[in-house]
Amino acid sequence: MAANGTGLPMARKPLAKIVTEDKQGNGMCHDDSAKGIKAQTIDELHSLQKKRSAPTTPLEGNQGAFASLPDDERRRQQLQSISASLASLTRGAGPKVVRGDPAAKSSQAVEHVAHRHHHHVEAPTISVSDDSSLKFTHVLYNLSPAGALATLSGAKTGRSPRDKRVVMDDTTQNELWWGRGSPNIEMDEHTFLVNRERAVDYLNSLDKVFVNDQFLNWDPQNRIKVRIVSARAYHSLFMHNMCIRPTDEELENFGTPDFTIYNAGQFPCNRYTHYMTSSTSTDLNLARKEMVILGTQYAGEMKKGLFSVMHYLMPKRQILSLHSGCNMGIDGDVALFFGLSGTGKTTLSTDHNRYLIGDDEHCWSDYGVSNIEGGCYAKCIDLSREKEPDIWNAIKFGTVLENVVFDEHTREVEYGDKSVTENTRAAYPIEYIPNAKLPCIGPHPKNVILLACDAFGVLPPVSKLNLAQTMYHFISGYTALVAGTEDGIKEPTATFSACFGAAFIMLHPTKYAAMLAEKMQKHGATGWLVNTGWSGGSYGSGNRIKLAYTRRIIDAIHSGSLLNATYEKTDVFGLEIPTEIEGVPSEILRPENTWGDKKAYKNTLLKLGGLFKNNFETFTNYKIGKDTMLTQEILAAGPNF
Ligand SMILES: Nc1ncnc2c1ncn2[C@@H]1O[C@H](COP(=O)(O)OP(=O)(O)OP(=O)(O)O)[C@@H](O)[C@H]1O
Ligand SMILES: O=C([O-])CC(=O)C(=O)O
Ligand SMILES: [Ca+2]
Ligand SMILES: [Mn+2]
Repeated sequence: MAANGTGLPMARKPLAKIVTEDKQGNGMCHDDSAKGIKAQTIDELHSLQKKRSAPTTPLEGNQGAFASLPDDERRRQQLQSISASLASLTRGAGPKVVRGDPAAKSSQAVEHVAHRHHHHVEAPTISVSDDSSLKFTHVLYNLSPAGALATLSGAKTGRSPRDKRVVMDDTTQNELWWGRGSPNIEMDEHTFLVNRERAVDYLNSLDKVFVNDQFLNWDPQNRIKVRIVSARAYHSLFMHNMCIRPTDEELENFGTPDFTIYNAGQFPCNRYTHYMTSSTSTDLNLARKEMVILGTQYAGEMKKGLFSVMHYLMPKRQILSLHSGCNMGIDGDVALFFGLSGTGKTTLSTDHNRYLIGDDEHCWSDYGVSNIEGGCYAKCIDLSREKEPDIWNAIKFGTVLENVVFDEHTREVEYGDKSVTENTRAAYPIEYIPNAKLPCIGPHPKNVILLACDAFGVLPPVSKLNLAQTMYHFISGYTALVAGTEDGIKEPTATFSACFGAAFIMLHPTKYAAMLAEKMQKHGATGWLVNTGWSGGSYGSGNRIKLAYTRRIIDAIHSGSLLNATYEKTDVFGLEIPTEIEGVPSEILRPENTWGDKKAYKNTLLKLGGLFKNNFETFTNYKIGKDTMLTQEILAAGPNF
């Protein structure tokens, strides 16, 4: 393998050159779940997903056999560990767990284990005091995929940030960001245990549960072991794809997980429980290293729950956690893509001419960047083979398709169909992208690209930022999408989400911003602001900037050619915009040129500038890093009028 000057092995597959051509939150957190689904019953929901047609191919069962697992003492210990995870905290004994599917009689064999707290159990000789200890819980452990799966997440088709709770204890009270604007809504330890017990009891009442033991973070020194206990094959396959998959040897030596998720998604929380404001609750307990999910089956909760945990653990080790995509050129130049949901992290980091390090969650340490995940989670509304060939081709055996509509006989997916939700998704292992960089690590970033989907249509398609501007826009975390496009034209609404991921950060935004500033400065990275949203007018009169043009802009950033372009400064935001980019019509580079109504342009620009100013007011009293100068510069780097 070539060393290519990065000290890292190159991706295994050569790069083939090709010609390429809402959700709206309130306040700081974006909420994909705000809109309800259009079904009253589960059957109705299923009928939404399947388009009726005449059968052209015979229906075949796609329930492939589960991989059979090897036998021995290690497995007994694994079962014991799983029983320990599933143990009720009030009954002292864990459930009797047995490996395999209860439906497959042969696997019902004798291998079962019960767990008692702090004791080694030789045989299940617990005195029976309740009915739950009379039954076995069948465990389906680290199964391999049995096919492509198109599934429904039920009533929730996005995350539920208002139902997120974090245990406040003596430690987290001081360490975490609480209060206005923060995504961390408090709960106490006792209430957490009430919800944990509810989830564990539910899971133990089932015939079978799925257990995934996997890793987070490709940086071997900072790898985290996670266990996910879930009730649906969908959730297990999703996490199989999204977390890093252990090798057989790694699984043998897995031991105790560093963090455990209890996903009892189909079972609601109890609204009479303190702190509960709906039937959905996602609860983080950093001291116990556990997360509980009740009342939502949206799989993104698991992914983003673990991301929150990384946003707590990594900064403690001076490692910056990032809601960003990341890719690397053949010369080892790394780019980060920050942006809120739907702004293009996955689309633009998945680039046929570059190596994909990851599409959504990364760490930046003293040694470079590493992906946290082992898979990608792409939006697939209106997905097309021409515009996004790599994502299109990644949807195959093993991929989970969430909430898409398909033809019930041909099983062809209709990517344009929004019947279930606009937030349709595909989750696939990263190696399904031909140019995935394995292992998913790279050197220090050269370019930091901030993506905004500006539905007001006033931000330039690209601007070069100085460090203070980069920090200003990183802390602002702006995007504007248009929710509910069906019932006619709607006003765009601005969303500001600090660090382009306020829903997942655990510490105050300025902590992450200071780390980013320090790293960018130290490693000489250049910041860019790229508008992947509207041009020629706001949503309703203008159009979304063509993906092909955005790709040319990104190409010019990667190649370094944009660094040497001629620039002019814009009014209000004071952004440096290039006058020319190869492959992009020059007139679109200055938004003002593209608007027919110049007065409307100016008014809209001032309106957006005002929204930025208002949003930033909460940060004006904070110092960013040790450098008082930088704080002053950041405050001055916003819109000026
Ligand atoms: N000019 C453009 N640039 C980028 N994406 C565009 C553009 N025009 C349309 N799109 C579409 O916008 C969507 C961008 O979604 P993408 O999956 O990349 O979001 P994301 O930033 O990864 O969000 P999330 O964090 O929710 O995964 C895609 O469906 C893409 O096809
Ligand atoms: O987490 C999700 O549901 C999807 C996602 O990547 C985001 O919103 O940033
Ligand atoms: Ca994404
Ligand atoms: Mn994301």
